[in-house]
This record gives sequence, structure tokens and C-alpha cells, in this order.
Amino acid sequence: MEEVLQLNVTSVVEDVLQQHGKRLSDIDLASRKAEEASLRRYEAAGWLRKMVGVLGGKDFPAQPSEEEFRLWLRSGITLCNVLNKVQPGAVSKVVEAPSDAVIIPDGAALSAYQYFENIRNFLDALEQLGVPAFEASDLEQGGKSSRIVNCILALRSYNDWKEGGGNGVWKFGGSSKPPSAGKQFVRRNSDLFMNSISRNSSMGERSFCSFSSGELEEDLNEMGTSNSLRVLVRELLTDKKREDIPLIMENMLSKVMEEFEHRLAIHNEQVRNIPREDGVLGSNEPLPTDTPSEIEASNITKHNSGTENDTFNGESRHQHLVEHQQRSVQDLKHTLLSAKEDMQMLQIKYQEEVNNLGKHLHSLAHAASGYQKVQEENRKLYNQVQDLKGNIRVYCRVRPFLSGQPNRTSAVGDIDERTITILTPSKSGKEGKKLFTFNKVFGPASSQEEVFADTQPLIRSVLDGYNVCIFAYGQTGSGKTHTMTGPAELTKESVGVNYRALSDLFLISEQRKNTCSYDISNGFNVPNANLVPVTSTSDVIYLMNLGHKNRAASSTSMNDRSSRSHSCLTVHVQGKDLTCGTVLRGCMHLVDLAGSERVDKSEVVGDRLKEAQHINKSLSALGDVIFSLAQKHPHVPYRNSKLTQLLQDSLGGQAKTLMFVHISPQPDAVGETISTLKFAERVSTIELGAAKSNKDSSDVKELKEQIASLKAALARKEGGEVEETERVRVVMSSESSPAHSSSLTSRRQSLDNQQLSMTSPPWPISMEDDEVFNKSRRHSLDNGLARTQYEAVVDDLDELEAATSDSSELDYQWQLNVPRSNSMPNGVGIKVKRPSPKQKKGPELRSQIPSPTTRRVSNGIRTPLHTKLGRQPATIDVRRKPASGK
Ligand SMILES: Nc1ncnc2c1ncn2[C@@H]1O[C@H](COP(=O)(O)OP(=O)(O)OP(=O)(O)O)[C@@H](O)[C@H]1O
Repeated sequence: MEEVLQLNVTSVVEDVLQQHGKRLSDIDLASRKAEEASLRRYEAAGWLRKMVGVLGGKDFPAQPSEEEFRLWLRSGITLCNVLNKVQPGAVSKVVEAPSDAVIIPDGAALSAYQYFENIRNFLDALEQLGVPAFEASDLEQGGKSSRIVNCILALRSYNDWKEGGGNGVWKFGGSSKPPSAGKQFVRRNSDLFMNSISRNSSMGERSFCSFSSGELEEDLNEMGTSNSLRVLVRELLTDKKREDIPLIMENMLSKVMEEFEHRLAIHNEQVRNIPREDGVLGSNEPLPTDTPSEIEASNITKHNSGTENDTFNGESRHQHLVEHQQRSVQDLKHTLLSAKEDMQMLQIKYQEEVNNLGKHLHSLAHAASGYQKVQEENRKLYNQVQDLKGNIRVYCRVRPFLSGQPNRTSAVGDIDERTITILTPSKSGKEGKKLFTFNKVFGPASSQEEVFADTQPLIRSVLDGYNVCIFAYGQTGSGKTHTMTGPAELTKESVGVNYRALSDLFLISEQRKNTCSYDISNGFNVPNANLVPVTSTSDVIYLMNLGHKNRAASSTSMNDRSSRSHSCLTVHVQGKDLTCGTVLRGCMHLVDLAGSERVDKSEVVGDRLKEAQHINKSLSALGDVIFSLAQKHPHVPYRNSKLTQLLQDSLGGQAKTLMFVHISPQPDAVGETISTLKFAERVSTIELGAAKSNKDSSDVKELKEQIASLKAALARKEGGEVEETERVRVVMSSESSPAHSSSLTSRRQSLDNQQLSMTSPPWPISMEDDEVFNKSRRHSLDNGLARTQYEAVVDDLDELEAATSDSSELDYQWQLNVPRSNSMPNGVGIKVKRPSPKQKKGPELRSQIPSPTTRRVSNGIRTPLHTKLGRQPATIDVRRKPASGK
């Protein structure tokens, strides 16, 4: 408590010096001095005005400038008159000037003698009075007025002394200070400093800084100051001129007083709020506001003050205390209660806020899910727009670095749902970054399942009667086969698009069996007609494996398992609506293109080099087709390669087409990666026209079938002379469902049977490859035989060569090849070559899987399989290798 109530001048001074020391000494002494000089001049002028009044018809100016002041006094007339008023007869003879010449300007024609006389007399008289004088020359030149001012003020002091009775000996005590423009303070009890200063001043012209530190310390010790205070004062004054010291000190003291008053006020406030022992709060009586030194001397301790004079005696004081404490307890209870109430209010508020927050969060979550829905909707709409525009969808997939590949920085930068950035290591900044946009981008970590999820809707489309083409494009080793088929070791998770698509196809057809019945047949990557009705995924897998065995693959420096041919698996679906009889026909190409490669990089030679050249040639033909389509050229060069012929209806027709573009993350492949992606971007701009479902009402279908039968019969009749280019396709059909034996069918069947009996050749092809397949299905096939009829149609190979599959052709194919009964799950399409009439034999059930290396034309001559692309249901192998497999 005492500490609180204590006010100590020393500490206040110390604090002020510490806080403001620099500023105190930094004050603008020059301006302060000038200000002070003018104030003193006004003071002197004021006194002169008072003493002489109007002189020469003019008032002495109240606030003269230094120059005015000098010129007014220069004649000595004013000075002599004033002096004579102070000390009558001091100047016996004043040389008066003409009435208008009180002010003598510089250079005026003066009676120098007269004026000199006046000044001389004035100065002599002053000397006799003991009043400090000035030099006569001070009136002749500017800048010296301070000495004249001093002299006049001294004379005033002398006059005051005289008017006061003239007791003792008059002694001029120094120049009095004019009232300062700043804050005034009463210099009471600041004697310690002031004495010291005045003593210093009395030391003549010695500058303060010439004091030895010993002297200064001694002085300060005398002041009873603390060591630190001494140090602070010395720091403040050491390098200051003697005449500046009063100003600095004045400033400092003014600050000290300010600070002191401030602390005193705080102190008073505190004392007022301190309860006395009797429980009464500190009195409101003003606390003594003694001077600092008085306060310091007594070190005010207020806490006990008043107790001695207290009117309470023992008991009543005690009671008072108890009452006070009870009141305090009550107060505390009150406070506690109101704190509790506040707390409860806060809790309620808090609860409300939590509720509001909850509601807010709920609405935010709602908005977020709405946003997601909208995004989903947008995506759907976007796809629908794409579908309507008929654009080819392009999905980009980045394969991961493979084990064994040096783990270098990836050439693939940022990936998001639809964009991918490719980084070119040799370029920096914007130049080194290229952004590509596709319908979807799959990063290296994407699983086969994720990749397929975005493909799935297309599978449904096939069953809805659309033609769909999914093809994989990319540089060699970039992962095309991985996407379409899967890795070498297949597991449930790693199987690729082909397997998943087929599995879905069967699953959906099964789900729809009550409303629609489907026939699914399958062609794969061997040349010649290979249309095999299938009933399950395993049937298809078997056929695919067979096809893959025939697919050339070999190791290059770019890929251990490089596919050396394009592979195309085609699935035909015919569905019949069981209620209205509408027939839907869809087909799906699943194409795994051979990879483009730079032969210098793949380091292939010999046959592999030729393969690479063929591959690159057909891919560049594909590029030409894409370019023409993108540019909307009237002529599109589909016929430049077998590949483009095969894909014609998917690229330029009304199919739904999806391209998987594959890229490798390797930085040394960045050139190929960028050109691949540019190509893919161009593909995505192709407009195919809106996809159309191949839907025929039952009547249309029957009529088409009728036309086809008639055409076929006609062709057979015309070709009775046996043409080399003819071939006969026999499609097995089951009779197991009487519902499908329409009159039309019966008519055609009777015709076909008749024809068949004439033309069916012995089956000339090797059975080696389909041995396993036959074994697995022999039983069911045998069962089916008893109820089998045959249908034979003639097909002109040359015509097929010329006209690649457009949608009408597909229709036609369907009439020719698809089993007629949807209730013939085990039916197998077979194909026979039409022999010469001599070779005519009864129909023979054969697997339609031909020899992998050759095919037989109607004259029995074997031709290399890759030399001709007949109008196959959907299969092409541009380059093959022997059946030894991959
Ligand atoms: N997404 C992937 N995840 C894991 N491994 C992959 C992936 N993509 C490709 N691979 C692997 O990279 C190697 C090359 O892939 P793949 O054979 O599919 O390339 P490709 O493009 O078909 O090549 P080519 O055109 O030469 O036939 C294979 O070992 C394959 O398993």
C-alpha cells in the first residue's frame, strides 16, 4: 500500500529524464532563444512606452521588430528622456530632434554629433547609477539589440527598486525571463537546480561543458540526487552551451511538473478508493498537493492517515468493521448472482448461436450437396451436349513409372478431372508447360475399375441399339493394352475394359430378360468372318484369348510386350422387345491400336522394323482421317488403310466413340507425349453427328429380311457359274423357340436349305485352335444339332471390300449373320467357303475359327490373311504373327 501512495520526486525526475531526455536536449534552442529575445524586447518596449508616452507625435511601438527597436532608440532622445524620468537630471542636456525625426533611418543625414552626444550622456549616466550599459556602436548595427534590451530592463529594475523605496544597494540580479509561450509552472522549490545554475552562470564566461566531471558530480551530490539521476543530468547537459542550459532545464522541469501532477492525480484517486480500516472509503477530501520536495521529504503514506484521529473507539470500530464486511459479503453475493445471471444469459446466447450455427451448417451442407448435384448435372448435360454434337469423347490416361524404370521427375504436372499439364524439362516458365483438356483425365494411380466406371454408360448404349467404338491410342508402351485387356497376370481387379464391358453386357441383358431378349455374338482380331454367338463372358474370354494368341507381340526396347498389330474385338448385339417386337441392333468395337513408335528409339530391325513402319503408316492414315474430319473436309480418306476403313462408321458415322489416349510419364518421351495429346485434342473436336439408335419396328425388320433373302437368292442364281470372289456364309440357327418361326423365316429357311444343299462345301479349315473351345461346348452344340437348320447366303467379297461398313451395311450383316433365334443360347455361327459345284457337300457344323495364318477362298487357294480385308463382322489384324502366340 505504501508503495502505491508514495510519490518520489527523484524517481519522477529520473523517469522524465529517461523518457524525455533526448527530446529535452533536442529542443530547437535557436527558435526558443529568438522567441525569448523578442518577448524581452516587447517587455522593454512596453516599459519605454509607459515611461515616455508619445514622442515626436508618435507612440513607441508595443511590439517592435529588432530593427524598429534600434532605429527608435538610435537618436538617444528616448533613452535620455526615460533616464531623466527614472533619475531626474541624469542627462543634463538632451539634444532634441525635429518633431518628425524621432526615428532616424540608417544613412539619414544626421547630426552625428548631436546623437552621439545623447547616447554618450545616457551611457555615462547609467554607469554612474551602476546599471549595466551597452556599447554606443550597438545602436549602429543590427543584431546587437539584446544588450540594449538588457540595459533597458536593468534600468526598469533600477526604477522599480527606486520606486520601492530604494532600500539597500540596488543590484541587478540577472535578466528576468519573459513569460514563456509554453506551459508555465511555478518554480517553487526548484532551488536546488536553479541555485546550481545561477552559480554556474555567475562563473562568467566559462561554458558549462568546461566543468570537470568532478565539479559537476560534486554539485549534483550537493543536490542530494541519486547516482543514476546524476548520470542522467550529466548526460543531458554535458555538451550543452552555458546559455542553453536554462532553457533545457526549464523544459525538463516543466516535464517533471507535468509528470508529477499526473502521478499525484492518480495517487489521489487511488487513495480515495482505498477503504479505510473502518470500512469507509478514502475520504474525498483533496489530498495535499504539496510541492514535490515537500512530498518527497515526507514520502506520503496515506494508508494509516486518519486512523489516529478516528472517532471510532474499539468496540464500535469492530462492529463497524463487521458491518462493513457483511456489506462486502452482500456485495460479493450480489456480484456472484449477477455473474451467474450473466453466465446464464451467455449460455443461452451461446446455445442460440450454436443452434444458428448448426442451421447455418445444415444449409451450407445442403447447398454443398446441391452444388455437387448441380455439378453432376452439369457434367451430365455437358456429356449430353457432346452426345448431341456427336463429338468423340476423349479420356486421357497416364501410366505410372514402371518398376525398373529410373525414378526420374515426371513429365506430367498438374492433373485434375479434365485437364493435364505436361512439363518440358528443357524449357522453363510458361514455355515449359502445356495444358490439355479432355473429357476426363486419369492419373497414374487410377485403377482399372475407376477407368471403366466412366465407360460403363456406353455399354448400356450398345444394348439400347447404338454403335459404340472404344479405342486405345498412344505411343508404344504407354499402356493401351493395359487399359483394354489388363496386365499379363489378370486378376479380378486388373482386368481391363474389354472384359468388364462384356461382363456388363451380359449382366444387363440378363437383367432385361423379361422385357427384351438379346443375341450377342462376337468377332475378334483375326481376319475373315468370325461371328460367334456367345452367351457368357467366359465364351468371349475364350475367343479373345484365341485372338490374342494370334496377335503378334514382341519385345522392343520400349516395351517388353509390344503389340505389333492393331486388335479389334467387336460385339454385336441384337435385342428384341418382347412386347412390341421392335428390334434393336448395336455393335461395339473395342480396339487396341498398335503403338506409334519412333523406330530409332524402339531400336527395331528387320521384320519388327517393317511392322513398325506398317503400324506408323496406318496410324498416320488415321491421323489424316481425323484431320479431314476435324476440318470438315468433304472428302475423308478412309480408304487409305484397313484400320480407317474398319473405324469408318465409328469416326464419321453416328456412333458413340470414346478414345483412350495414353501417355507415359517419362521425361524423355515428352515430345511424343505432346504430339499424342495434340492429336487427341484434335480428335475431340470431331463432330460425328448425333448418335442414332438402330431401331426397327418388327414390320420393317421383316421387310428388310425379305429383301435380304431375295437379294441373296438372286445373287446365288446369278453366281451359279461359280465366281472366285463369292463366299457363302452359313449361320446356324436354333429352332428351339417356336415363337421365332415366323412365316417369313420359314419361307427364307426353305429357300436357304434348298440352296445350302447345293452349295455347302466341306469345311476346310484347321480345327487346332478351337479345340478347347469345341471341347467345352461340344456337348451343348451336339444337343443343339438335332434342332438346327442352316441358312446360307451369298456375299460378294469384292463389293464388301469396296464398301466398308456403314450403318446400312451393318444392318445387312445382321440379317446375314446373327442367329435368328434369341432362345438359342448355344448356337454357334459357322462360316463355310463356297466350294466349286463339284465340291458340294451337305452342311457341316464347324467352328468358325479359321486357321490363323491363312484363309481359304472359294477355289481352295490359301491366301495370306493380311492381304485382304473382307467385310468382316468387325475384325482386322493389320499385321499378324504365327500362332505361336504372344
Ligand atoms: N496403368 C498402369 N498401371 C500399371 N502398369 C501399367 C499401366 N499401364 C501400363 N502399364 C504397364 O506398362 C507396360 C506397357 O504397357 P502396355 O503393353 O499396355 O503398353 P502399350 O501401349 O499397349 O504398348 P504397345 O503399343 O507397344 O503394345 C506393361 O508392362 C503394362 O503392364
